[in-house]
Amino acid sequence: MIKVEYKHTEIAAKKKLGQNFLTDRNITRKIVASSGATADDNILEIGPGFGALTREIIAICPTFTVVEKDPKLAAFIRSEYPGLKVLEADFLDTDLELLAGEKPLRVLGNIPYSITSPILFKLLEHRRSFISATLMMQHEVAMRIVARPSTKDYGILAVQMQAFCDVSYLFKVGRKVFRPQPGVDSAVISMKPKQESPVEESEGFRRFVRTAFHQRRKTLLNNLKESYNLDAVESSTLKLRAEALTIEEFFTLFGQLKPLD
Ligand SMILES: C[S@@+](CC[C@H](N)C(=O)[O-])C[C@H]1O[C@@H](n2cnc3c(N)ncnc32)[C@H](O)[C@@H]1O
Repeated sequence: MIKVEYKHTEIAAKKKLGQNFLTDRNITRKIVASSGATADDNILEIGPGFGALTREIIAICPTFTVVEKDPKLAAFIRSEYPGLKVLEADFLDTDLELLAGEKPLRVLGNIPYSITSPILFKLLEHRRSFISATLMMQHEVAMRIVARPSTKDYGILAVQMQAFCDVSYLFKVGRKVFRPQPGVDSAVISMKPKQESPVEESEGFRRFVRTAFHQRRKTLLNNLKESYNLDAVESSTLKLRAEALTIEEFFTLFGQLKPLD
């Protein structure tokens, strides 16, 4: 295990907590600047670690909330930045509605690789609780989030994210600026929940998208026929593969089919 020491604290970096710490201040500044954070925001930082992003956010907004699962790092942030509200907790268990209160959150984070998808799906589920999320993650996952139809990266993640949020790829961050150095590059993305979506029942939509992509090489007909009544769907649509459909076409199709009991 690689030991990482900063100021008065030393930890053995834990892979399962995605502990790769940013060491380049130009990058941390760039991430915070691209988040659009202001002094009036209700900010939540996921996984502050040794505070690489935290100290740049503080320069803009003196008080906000951080959620850190590692007790040693939560204690470090508490002692370094006494003005912050430090939750020693798992982000996946935090109550975003409660944290948002009257003011939707602005979320920032260099998030742990191992739980990127659960974090994204939690944010999607609670999309009324935040106005934007600026997140650094594995480059490959960022590419899958912003992928366009009929490309190899376009799949469940792209459709789910783009159905409910405006997403954009902001910039790439090479692996060399982390300690310990990960085996892959990273990228920063922005996600902003859409004000309105044609689908409010997001769990049903999620199930439908998963089913449509179940076997990528199969047609929509073959993937969907066991689970949905497809009588109202045009046969030309059913001959396509899920990867060919735009987000709007997914919405239309979802509106036409009915789940079988
Ligand atoms: C990639 S590091 C980023 C640290 C720091 N923000 C930086 O940029 O150097 C991820 C951080 O998230 C924390 N973490 C991991 N899993 C977490 C979880 N489920 N909830 C909250 N924090 C978590 C880790 O302990 C670590 O501090």
